[in-house]
Amino acid sequence: MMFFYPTFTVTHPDTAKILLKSSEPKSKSTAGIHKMFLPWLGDGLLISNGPKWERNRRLLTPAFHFDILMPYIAVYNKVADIFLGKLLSLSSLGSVEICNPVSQATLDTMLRCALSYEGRIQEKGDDHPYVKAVKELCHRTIQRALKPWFFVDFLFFLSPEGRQYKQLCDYVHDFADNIITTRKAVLAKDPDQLKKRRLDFLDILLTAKDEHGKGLSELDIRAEVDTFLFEGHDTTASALSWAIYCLAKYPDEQRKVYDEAKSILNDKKDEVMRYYTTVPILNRTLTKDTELDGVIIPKNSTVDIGIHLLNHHPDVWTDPDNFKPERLMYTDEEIDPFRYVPFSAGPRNCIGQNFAMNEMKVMIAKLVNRFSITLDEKHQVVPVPEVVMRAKYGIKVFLNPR
Ligand code: HEM
Repeated sequence: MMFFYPTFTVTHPDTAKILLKSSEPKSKSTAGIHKMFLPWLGDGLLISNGPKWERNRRLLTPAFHFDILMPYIAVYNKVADIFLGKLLSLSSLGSVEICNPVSQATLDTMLRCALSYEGRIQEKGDDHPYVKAVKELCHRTIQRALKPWFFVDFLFFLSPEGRQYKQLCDYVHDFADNIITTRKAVLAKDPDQLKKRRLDFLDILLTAKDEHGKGLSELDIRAEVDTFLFEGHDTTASALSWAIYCLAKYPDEQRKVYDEAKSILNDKKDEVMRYYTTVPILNRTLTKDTELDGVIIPKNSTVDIGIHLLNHHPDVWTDPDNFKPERLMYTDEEIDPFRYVPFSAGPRNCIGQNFAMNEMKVMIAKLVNRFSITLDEKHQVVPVPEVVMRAKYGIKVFLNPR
């Protein structure tokens, strides 16, 4: 029981598959976690359901077409060069906390690629207020979900916690509005920028029209920008930070990555995202009584899909609690897409999967090429499964220029 609200959790991939393949909606009931994200992310692609989600998923899928993603490689490289330059100056001072600089780099990439916006986040000091606000908003959303008296919006927004939450939302919304206004002004001056074969993310949103010639509302556009700004940088930052941690912790694996980066990057799956599942838990609301594992779960129940647990399930993985990249890297066996699910699976899977994988490959390849990474044994690394997998006290490593 989640207080008065029954919630079920599934952890076996065969059971999770029933939900992931279905079009059961994201839960927006009183205790539903998605409802608590609404004041921040709005009804964007991550949270919306039904015809609105279908329309926007159809609209935005072309923004992740191969032709759009390829030129982004140049951006990933530029961002990675600035990132490495920063790490080089920090590395001379001792071990380096990497979660923060990684988040700044992935936000820079997201802004430049999808939003045609030069945020220069990495150049603007160490603690960018947007990165900080996103971390706070994630943490506060989870805290709210643990306090049933705050499920009601009215009571939550009267409390000091609710008021601070609102201030953070106002800040991130202003940040998004500023990006949208800047792009609109550029397009008004130079409409030829829209004469491309394929439009990217923000330009699709700004120019989309329905069958009656009506564009998306300002609020709908902002909800998508807020959603992609968050989903598009915080997730990748978590995955990359844990990848750097694992490189430092498992030097033999680092050597293999280094050798591979020196030759050619391949397209195999990533053990880090199984071991430290980036988005540890998803959920759905049942619109009908549904049989899961021989148990009838009643309609309107919330079912959590524990993808971190699923990625560690002993029915699927031998020795699941050991870090063994070879299980994914050096096998030609097809892995059932519902058994290895860091990007989820089924109709609501991650739209930015290829974007994120390309970005991470460039960052990791450049990083291991420039530095050998070792663990700061004195620093305690504690995984915390929040909205994304975080490290409670950050992650610290020594970066030794090669
Ligand atoms: C390592 C990086 C990433 C991971 C592990 C990840 C993981 C996921 C997962 C598990 C979901 C399913 C959420 C659910 O069912 O509630 C999801 C959805 C989504 N992701 Fe990602 N993601 C990553 C990067 C990105 C990037 C770079 C973008 C954008 C450029 C993005 C945009 C989205 C959006 C918009 C959705 C909602 C899709 C829908 O419901 O139609 N993600 N992601």
